[in-house]
Amino acid sequence: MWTHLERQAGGRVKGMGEKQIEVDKRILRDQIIVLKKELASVRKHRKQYRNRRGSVPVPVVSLVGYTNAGKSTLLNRLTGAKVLAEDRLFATLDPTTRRVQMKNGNEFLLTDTVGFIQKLPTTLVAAFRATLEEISESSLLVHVVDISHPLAEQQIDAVDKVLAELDVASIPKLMVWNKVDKASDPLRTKFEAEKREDTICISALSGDGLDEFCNAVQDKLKDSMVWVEALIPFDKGEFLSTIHQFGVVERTEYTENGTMVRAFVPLRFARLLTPMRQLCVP
Ligand SMILES: Nc1nc2c(ncn2[C@@H]2O[C@H](COP(=O)(O)OP(=O)(O)OP(=O)(O)O)[C@@H](O)[C@H]2O)c(=O)[nH]1
Ligand SMILES: [Mg+2]
Repeated sequence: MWTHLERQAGGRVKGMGEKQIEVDKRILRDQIIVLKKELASVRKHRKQYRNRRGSVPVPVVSLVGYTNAGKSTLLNRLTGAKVLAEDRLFATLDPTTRRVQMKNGNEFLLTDTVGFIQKLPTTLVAAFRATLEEISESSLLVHVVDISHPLAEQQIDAVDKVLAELDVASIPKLMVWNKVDKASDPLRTKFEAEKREDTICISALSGDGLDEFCNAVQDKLKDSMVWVEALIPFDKGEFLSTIHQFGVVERTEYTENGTMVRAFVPLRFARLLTPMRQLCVP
C-alpha cells in the first residue's frame, strides 16, 4: 500500500507528510470510483441475465445464510460446480447459479449468495445489492445454518434480520441444518429437525440428507406453483417437456387432439399455457 511513499520521498517534496495524505486520498478516491463502476456493471450484467432467464419458466432457489454455514459446499455437492468453499468469512462474493437435476428428472436453479454477518451495516447491504437482488427474485429461499456452531441460534436471528430488511417476506422458506456430522449429538439434532416444520438436517460435506433436501425443495416449489389442466397439441411437444422438467405432473393422457396434462407448474409458465388451458374448457 505504501509503495508510493518512497517515490514521494525521492522527489524531496516540501511538506511531504501532508502531501502523502493527499496522495493517499486521491488513490483511494480513484479506487472507489473504479469499484463503483465495476459494481454497476455487475448489477447490469446480473439484471440482463435475470431478464433472459425470466423468459424461461425455471424456478430459482436461493441459498442464504450466515457466512461459513456451508452454502457453497452444498451448491458444489448438488451440482458438481466448483465454487470456492473455504473455512473463512466471505469466501463467496459473487452470486453463482447452477442447474440441479433431481433423480426424478425434475430441475431447478440453485443460486449461491454472499454470506450474512451479525449487524450487517446498511451501507454494506447497499454494497451487496448485486447479490441481494438475486434473492428477492427467487421462488424459494433456503436458509443454511451451521448447526454445529455454538452460536447457531444468534446466527439464525442475524440472517432473519437481514432478510426482513430485504422485503422478501412473501417468498417461501426452507430451513437447512447443515454440518450435522459435526454436531455434538447428530442423532438428537436430526430428531429435533424432524419435529420442526420446514426443517431439513443435512451434511453438505458427507452428502447425508441430500435426497430429503431435494424432495423438500420440490414440495416447497410446488406450493408456489399453480394447478393447470391443459391440452397440449402434438406439434407443441416442447411445452410438454418443459412441464415435465419444471412442473410436477399428476397425470397425462393421450387423446386424439393432443396430450391432456394435469400438473402444478410455475406461475409464469402457466400464463404461457393459457391458450391451451382454454382448450380444455368443454
Ligand atoms: N464438517 C462439515 N463441514 C462443512 C459442511 N459443509 C461445509 N463445511 C465446511 O465449512 C466451511 C465453509 O463452507 P462454505 O461452503 O465455504 O460456506 P459458505 O456458507 O459458502 O460461506 P461464505 O461464502 O463465506 O458465505 C468449509 O471449510 C467447508 O468444508 C458439513 O456438512 N460438515
Ligand atoms: Mg460461499
